[in-house]
Amino acid sequence: MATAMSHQSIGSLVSHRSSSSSTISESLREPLKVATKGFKIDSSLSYTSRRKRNFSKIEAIASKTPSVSYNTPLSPSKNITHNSPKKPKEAALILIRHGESLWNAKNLFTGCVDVPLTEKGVEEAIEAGKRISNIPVDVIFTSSLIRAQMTAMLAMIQHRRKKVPIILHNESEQAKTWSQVFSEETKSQSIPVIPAWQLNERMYGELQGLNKQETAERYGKQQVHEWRRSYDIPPPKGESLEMCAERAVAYFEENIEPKLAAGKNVMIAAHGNSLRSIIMYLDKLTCQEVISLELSTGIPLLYIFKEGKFMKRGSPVGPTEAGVYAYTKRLAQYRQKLDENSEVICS
Ligand SMILES: O=C(O)[C@H](O)COP(=O)(O)O
Repeated sequence: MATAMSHQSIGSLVSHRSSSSSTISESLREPLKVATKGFKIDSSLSYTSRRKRNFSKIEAIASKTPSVSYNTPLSPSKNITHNSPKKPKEAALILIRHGESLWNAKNLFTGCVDVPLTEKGVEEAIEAGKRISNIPVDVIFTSSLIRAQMTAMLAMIQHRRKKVPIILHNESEQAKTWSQVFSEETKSQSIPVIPAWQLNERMYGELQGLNKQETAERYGKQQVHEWRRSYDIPPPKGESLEMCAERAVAYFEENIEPKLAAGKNVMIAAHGNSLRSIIMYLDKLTCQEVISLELSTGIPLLYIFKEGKFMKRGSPVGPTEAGVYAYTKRLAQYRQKLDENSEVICS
Protein backbone atom coordinates (compact mmCIF):
# COMPACT_ATOMS: atom_id res chain seq x y z
CA MET A 1 0.00 0.00 0.00
CA ALA A 2 1.13 3.50 -0.73
CA THR A 3 1.00 4.42 2.91
CA ALA A 4 2.89 1.45 4.23
CA MET A 5 6.21 2.21 5.85
CA SER A 6 8.91 -0.14 7.01
CA HIS A 7 9.33 -1.09 10.63
CA GLN A 8 12.51 0.97 10.76
CA SER A 9 10.40 3.99 9.92
CA ILE A 10 7.98 3.07 12.67
CA GLY A 11 10.91 2.92 15.05
CA SER A 12 11.95 6.41 14.17
CA LEU A 13 8.41 7.75 14.29
CA VAL A 14 7.81 6.50 17.76
CA SER A 15 10.80 8.31 19.11
CA HIS A 16 8.49 11.18 20.13
CA ARG A 17 7.94 9.79 23.57
CA SER A 18 7.32 11.74 26.68
CA SER A 19 9.59 11.59 29.69
CA SER A 20 6.91 12.59 32.13
CA SER A 21 7.15 10.83 35.40
CA SER A 22 3.61 11.77 36.46
CA THR A 23 1.28 8.91 37.08
CA ILE A 24 -2.06 9.01 35.37
CA SER A 25 -3.88 9.86 38.56
CA GLU A 26 -1.45 12.70 39.26
CA SER A 27 -1.81 14.06 35.79
CA LEU A 28 -5.60 13.87 35.99
CA ARG A 29 -5.50 16.27 38.90
CA GLU A 30 -3.70 18.84 36.79
CA PRO A 31 -5.62 21.37 34.71
CA LEU A 32 -5.50 20.12 31.14
CA LYS A 33 -4.41 22.45 28.40
CA VAL A 34 -4.76 20.49 25.22
CA ALA A 35 -3.80 22.22 22.04
CA THR A 36 -1.28 21.25 19.45
CA LYS A 37 -0.47 23.51 16.55
CA GLY A 38 -3.18 23.37 13.90
CA PHE A 39 -4.89 20.49 15.62
CA LYS A 40 -7.32 21.36 18.33
CA ILE A 41 -8.87 18.53 20.29
CA ASP A 42 -12.46 18.85 21.32
CA SER A 43 -12.43 15.96 23.70
CA SER A 44 -16.06 16.47 24.68
CA LEU A 45 -17.18 15.09 21.34
CA SER A 46 -17.33 11.38 21.54
CA TYR A 47 -15.46 10.04 24.50
CA THR A 48 -16.96 8.60 27.59
CA SER A 49 -15.81 10.81 30.41
CA ARG A 50 -13.17 8.33 31.57
CA ARG A 51 -11.71 7.95 28.12
CA LYS A 52 -11.86 11.67 27.58
CA ARG A 53 -9.79 12.24 30.68
CA ASN A 54 -7.21 9.62 29.79
CA PHE A 55 -6.61 10.94 26.31
CA SER A 56 -6.64 14.53 27.34
CA LYS A 57 -4.11 13.48 29.94
CA ILE A 58 -1.91 11.86 27.30
CA GLU A 59 -2.10 15.01 25.23
CA ALA A 60 -1.43 17.21 28.20
CA ILE A 61 1.63 15.24 29.23
CA ALA A 62 2.95 14.96 25.70
CA SER A 63 2.52 18.63 24.91
CA LYS A 64 4.18 19.74 28.15
CA THR A 65 7.26 17.59 28.06
CA PRO A 66 10.22 17.39 25.69
CA SER A 67 10.77 14.48 23.33
CA VAL A 68 13.03 11.79 24.69
CA SER A 69 14.90 8.82 23.43
CA TYR A 70 13.46 5.58 22.12
CA ASN A 71 13.89 3.51 25.23
CA THR A 72 12.70 5.85 27.93
CA PRO A 73 10.16 4.14 30.19
CA LEU A 74 6.66 5.56 30.40
CA SER A 75 4.61 6.26 33.44
CA PRO A 76 2.38 3.48 34.69
CA SER A 77 -1.30 3.14 33.96
CA LYS A 78 -3.71 3.81 36.77
CA ASN A 79 -5.07 0.28 36.29
CA ILE A 80 -1.86 -1.36 37.30
CA THR A 81 -1.31 -2.63 40.78
CA HIS A 82 2.37 -2.47 41.52
CA ASN A 83 4.16 -5.70 42.15
CA SER A 84 6.45 -6.33 45.03
CA PRO A 85 9.57 -4.15 44.70
CA LYS A 86 11.71 -7.25 45.34
CA LYS A 87 10.55 -9.21 42.32
CA PRO A 88 9.23 -6.89 39.67
CA LYS A 89 7.27 -8.78 37.05
CA GLU A 90 8.30 -8.35 33.48
CA ALA A 91 6.38 -9.34 30.38
CA ALA A 92 6.69 -9.18 26.61
CA LEU A 93 4.04 -7.49 24.52
CA ILE A 94 3.97 -8.23 20.79
CA LEU A 95 1.77 -6.16 18.51
CA ILE A 96 1.13 -7.35 15.01
CA ARG A 97 -0.99 -5.91 12.24
CA HIS A 98 -2.60 -8.67 10.17
CA GLY A 99 -0.96 -9.77 6.93
CA GLU A 100 -2.17 -8.43 3.60
CA SER A 101 -5.91 -9.03 3.10
CA LEU A 102 -7.77 -9.54 -0.18
CA TRP A 103 -9.06 -5.97 0.08
CA ASN A 104 -5.63 -4.54 0.94
CA ALA A 105 -4.50 -6.11 -2.31
CA LYS A 106 -7.41 -4.49 -4.20
CA ASN A 107 -6.80 -1.15 -2.43
CA LEU A 108 -10.33 -1.07 -0.99
CA PHE A 109 -11.37 0.54 2.29
CA THR A 110 -12.02 -2.46 4.52
CA GLY A 111 -12.77 -1.32 8.08
CA CYS A 112 -15.04 -3.85 9.77
CA VAL A 113 -15.73 -5.91 6.62
CA ASP A 114 -14.48 -9.40 7.40
CA VAL A 115 -12.20 -10.48 4.55
CA PRO A 116 -9.44 -13.12 4.66
CA LEU A 117 -5.71 -12.89 3.97
CA THR A 118 -4.19 -13.19 0.52
CA GLU A 119 -1.47 -15.74 -0.10
CA LYS A 120 1.01 -12.94 0.44
CA GLY A 121 -0.74 -12.16 3.75
CA VAL A 122 -0.41 -15.80 4.78
CA GLU A 123 3.31 -15.67 4.01
CA GLU A 124 3.68 -12.41 5.94
CA ALA A 125 2.00 -13.98 8.98
CA ILE A 126 4.29 -17.02 8.80
CA GLU A 127 7.33 -14.76 8.44
CA ALA A 128 6.18 -12.69 11.42
CA GLY A 129 5.83 -15.91 13.42
CA LYS A 130 9.44 -16.84 12.63
CA ARG A 131 10.61 -13.45 13.82
CA ILE A 132 8.99 -13.90 17.21
CA SER A 133 9.46 -17.65 17.53
CA ASN A 134 11.83 -17.30 20.51
CA ILE A 135 9.73 -14.79 22.43
CA PRO A 136 7.36 -16.18 25.08
CA VAL A 137 3.62 -15.89 24.46
CA ASP A 138 1.13 -16.87 27.19
CA VAL A 139 -2.04 -15.32 25.84
CA ILE A 140 -3.16 -13.94 22.50
CA PHE A 141 -5.73 -11.23 21.90
CA THR A 142 -7.14 -10.77 18.43
CA SER A 143 -9.91 -8.72 16.92
CA SER A 144 -13.04 -10.61 15.97
CA LEU A 145 -12.07 -10.36 12.28
CA ILE A 146 -10.71 -13.34 10.38
CA ARG A 147 -7.64 -11.56 8.95
CA ALA A 148 -6.32 -10.88 12.46
CA GLN A 149 -7.19 -14.36 13.67
CA MET A 150 -5.55 -16.02 10.67
CA THR A 151 -2.45 -13.94 11.31
CA ALA A 152 -2.29 -14.92 14.97
CA MET A 153 -2.75 -18.61 14.24
CA LEU A 154 -0.28 -18.74 11.36
CA ALA A 155 2.30 -16.84 13.38
CA MET A 156 1.95 -19.15 16.38
CA ILE A 157 2.44 -22.26 14.25
CA GLN A 158 6.01 -21.05 13.80
CA HIS A 159 6.68 -20.69 17.51
CA ARG A 160 9.38 -22.97 18.90
CA ARG A 161 7.45 -23.72 22.07
CA LYS A 162 4.83 -25.53 19.95
CA LYS A 163 1.91 -24.77 22.21
CA VAL A 164 -1.47 -24.98 20.49
CA PRO A 165 -3.36 -21.69 20.13
CA ILE A 166 -7.04 -22.26 20.99
CA ILE A 167 -9.74 -19.68 20.30
CA LEU A 168 -11.94 -19.07 23.34
CA HIS A 169 -15.55 -18.82 22.26
CA ASN A 170 -17.24 -16.40 24.61
CA GLU A 171 -20.09 -15.36 22.34
CA SER A 172 -22.65 -17.37 24.33
CA GLU A 173 -22.79 -19.54 27.43
CA GLN A 174 -23.31 -22.57 25.22
CA ALA A 175 -20.31 -21.74 23.05
CA LYS A 176 -18.23 -21.39 26.21
CA THR A 177 -19.44 -24.68 27.67
CA TRP A 178 -19.15 -26.64 24.45
CA SER A 179 -15.56 -25.56 23.81
CA GLN A 180 -14.18 -26.52 27.22
CA VAL A 181 -10.99 -28.55 27.60
CA PHE A 182 -10.98 -31.12 30.41
CA SER A 183 -7.31 -31.98 30.68
CA GLU A 184 -5.02 -29.75 32.74
CA GLU A 185 -2.06 -31.26 30.91
CA THR A 186 -3.57 -30.34 27.54
CA LYS A 187 -4.44 -26.87 28.80
CA SER A 188 -0.84 -26.32 29.85
CA GLN A 189 0.22 -27.08 26.29
CA SER A 190 -2.12 -24.55 24.76
CA ILE A 191 -2.36 -20.78 24.45
CA PRO A 192 -5.73 -19.07 24.90
CA VAL A 193 -6.71 -16.83 22.00
CA ILE A 194 -9.20 -14.19 23.10
CA PRO A 195 -11.17 -12.49 20.34
CA ALA A 196 -12.45 -8.99 21.10
CA TRP A 197 -14.48 -6.78 18.74
CA GLN A 198 -12.99 -3.77 20.52
CA LEU A 199 -9.70 -4.50 18.72
CA ASN A 200 -11.39 -4.47 15.30
CA GLU A 201 -10.28 -2.11 12.56
CA ARG A 202 -11.86 1.32 12.79
CA MET A 203 -15.30 1.32 11.17
CA TYR A 204 -14.78 3.08 7.84
CA GLY A 205 -18.47 3.96 7.39
CA GLU A 206 -19.59 4.69 3.86
CA LEU A 207 -16.06 4.27 2.56
CA GLN A 208 -16.09 0.50 3.19
CA GLY A 209 -15.74 -1.32 -0.12
CA LEU A 210 -14.71 1.82 -2.07
CA ASN A 211 -11.40 1.99 -3.89
CA LYS A 212 -8.95 4.29 -2.08
CA GLN A 213 -7.47 5.77 -5.24
CA GLU A 214 -10.87 6.42 -6.84
CA THR A 215 -12.16 7.95 -3.60
CA ALA A 216 -9.18 10.33 -3.56
CA GLU A 217 -9.88 11.33 -7.16
CA ARG A 218 -13.54 11.94 -6.36
CA TYR A 219 -13.29 13.78 -3.03
CA GLY A 220 -9.74 15.13 -3.25
CA LYS A 221 -6.50 13.78 -1.83
CA GLN A 222 -6.56 16.13 1.13
CA GLN A 223 -10.06 15.13 2.22
CA VAL A 224 -9.30 11.44 1.94
CA HIS A 225 -6.02 11.87 3.82
CA GLU A 226 -7.98 13.58 6.63
CA TRP A 227 -10.47 10.74 6.75
CA ARG A 228 -7.67 8.18 6.85
CA ARG A 229 -5.14 9.79 9.11
CA SER A 230 -6.51 12.67 11.15
CA TYR A 231 -7.17 11.99 14.80
CA ASP A 232 -10.66 13.36 15.21
CA ILE A 233 -12.25 13.65 11.76
CA PRO A 234 -14.42 10.61 11.05
CA PRO A 235 -15.06 9.33 7.54
CA PRO A 236 -18.75 9.62 6.53
CA LYS A 237 -20.76 7.59 9.06
CA GLY A 238 -17.59 5.92 10.30
CA GLU A 239 -15.20 6.13 13.26
CA SER A 240 -12.40 8.64 13.66
CA LEU A 241 -9.16 7.35 15.17
CA GLU A 242 -10.27 9.02 18.38
CA MET A 243 -13.48 6.99 18.42
CA CYS A 244 -11.59 3.80 17.60
CA ALA A 245 -9.18 4.57 20.44
CA GLU A 246 -12.07 4.97 22.83
CA ARG A 247 -12.91 1.28 22.61
CA ALA A 248 -9.50 -0.23 21.70
CA VAL A 249 -7.49 1.53 24.40
CA ALA A 250 -10.21 0.98 26.99
CA TYR A 251 -10.08 -2.73 26.18
CA PHE A 252 -6.28 -2.69 26.38
CA GLU A 253 -6.28 -1.00 29.77
CA GLU A 254 -9.01 -3.14 31.25
CA ASN A 255 -8.16 -6.56 29.86
CA ILE A 256 -4.59 -6.63 28.58
CA GLU A 257 -2.58 -4.46 30.95
CA PRO A 258 -3.63 -6.49 34.01
CA LYS A 259 -2.32 -9.63 32.28
CA LEU A 260 1.01 -7.94 31.59
CA ALA A 261 1.14 -6.70 35.17
CA ALA A 262 0.71 -10.29 36.29
CA GLY A 263 3.75 -11.27 34.23
CA LYS A 264 1.87 -12.83 31.29
CA ASN A 265 3.44 -12.44 27.87
CA VAL A 266 0.87 -11.14 25.42
CA MET A 267 0.52 -11.02 21.66
CA ILE A 268 -2.10 -8.78 20.05
CA ALA A 269 -3.03 -9.42 16.42
CA ALA A 270 -5.17 -6.55 15.19
CA HIS A 271 -5.39 -3.78 12.61
CA GLY A 272 -3.71 -0.66 11.29
CA ASN A 273 -5.91 1.79 13.16
CA SER A 274 -6.77 -0.13 16.32
CA LEU A 275 -3.03 -0.70 16.80
CA ARG A 276 -2.19 2.91 15.93
CA SER A 277 -4.49 3.99 18.76
CA ILE A 278 -2.89 1.53 21.18
CA ILE A 279 0.62 2.63 20.15
CA MET A 280 -0.46 6.24 20.62
CA TYR A 281 -1.34 5.29 24.19
CA LEU A 282 1.82 3.24 24.84
CA ASP A 283 4.19 5.78 23.32
CA LYS A 284 2.27 8.86 24.45
CA LEU A 285 2.12 10.24 20.96
CA THR A 286 0.27 13.49 20.44
CA CYS A 287 -2.64 13.57 18.04
CA GLN A 288 -0.35 15.28 15.58
CA GLU A 289 2.40 12.70 15.90
CA VAL A 290 0.00 9.82 15.35
CA ILE A 291 -0.91 11.19 11.91
CA SER A 292 2.43 10.03 10.53
CA LEU A 293 2.43 6.66 12.30
CA GLU A 294 2.00 3.93 9.69
CA LEU A 295 2.04 0.19 10.35
CA SER A 296 3.02 -2.29 7.69
CA THR A 297 1.11 -5.55 7.39
CA GLY A 298 2.64 -8.53 9.17
CA ILE A 299 5.44 -6.70 10.99
CA PRO A 300 5.64 -7.61 14.70
CA LEU A 301 6.55 -4.90 17.20
CA LEU A 302 7.96 -5.78 20.60
CA TYR A 303 7.47 -3.96 23.90
CA ILE A 304 8.71 -4.95 27.33
CA PHE A 305 6.40 -4.18 30.22
CA LYS A 306 8.21 -3.76 33.51
CA GLU A 307 7.33 -1.97 36.72
CA GLY A 308 4.23 -0.53 35.13
CA LYS A 309 6.16 0.95 32.21
CA PHE A 310 6.24 0.12 28.51
CA MET A 311 9.59 0.04 26.75
CA LYS A 312 9.51 -0.15 22.98
CA ARG A 313 12.01 -2.58 21.50
CA GLY A 314 11.22 -2.19 17.81
CA SER A 315 10.61 -5.08 15.49
CA PRO A 316 12.65 -8.28 15.86
CA VAL A 317 14.30 -8.86 12.50
CA GLY A 318 14.83 -12.54 13.11
CA PRO A 319 14.37 -15.13 15.86
CA THR A 320 18.01 -15.05 16.89
CA GLU A 321 18.55 -11.32 16.71
CA ALA A 322 20.92 -10.49 19.53
CA GLY A 323 19.41 -7.05 20.09
CA VAL A 324 16.10 -8.45 21.25
CA TYR A 325 17.67 -10.56 23.97
CA ALA A 326 20.23 -8.03 25.07
CA TYR A 327 17.52 -5.90 26.68
CA THR A 328 16.09 -8.41 29.05
CA LYS A 329 17.51 -11.33 30.92
CA ARG A 330 14.16 -13.03 31.03
CA LEU A 331 13.86 -13.24 27.25
CA ALA A 332 17.44 -14.45 26.97
CA GLN A 333 16.77 -17.16 29.56
CA TYR A 334 13.60 -18.21 27.77
CA ARG A 335 15.47 -18.54 24.53
CA GLN A 336 18.24 -20.51 26.22
CA LYS A 337 15.63 -22.90 27.62
CA LEU A 338 14.16 -23.33 24.15
CA ASP A 339 17.63 -24.15 22.83
CA GLU A 340 18.32 -26.64 25.62
CA ASN A 341 14.96 -28.36 25.34
CA SER A 342 14.45 -28.01 21.65
CA GLU A 343 14.20 -31.74 21.06
CA VAL A 344 11.51 -32.16 23.70
CA ILE A 345 9.43 -29.08 23.08
CA CYS A 346 9.72 -28.96 19.34
CA SER A 347 8.80 -32.55 18.74
O1 LIG B 1 -9.52 -0.74 6.73
C1 LIG B 1 -8.67 -0.55 5.82
O2 LIG B 1 -8.98 -0.20 4.67
C2 LIG B 1 -7.22 -0.76 6.13
O3 LIG B 1 -7.06 -1.88 6.85
C3 LIG B 1 -6.63 0.42 6.85
O4 LIG B 1 -6.80 1.43 6.01
P1 LIG B 1 -6.10 2.85 6.11
O5 LIG B 1 -4.64 2.66 5.88
O6 LIG B 1 -6.78 3.62 5.03
O7 LIG B 1 -6.44 3.41 7.46
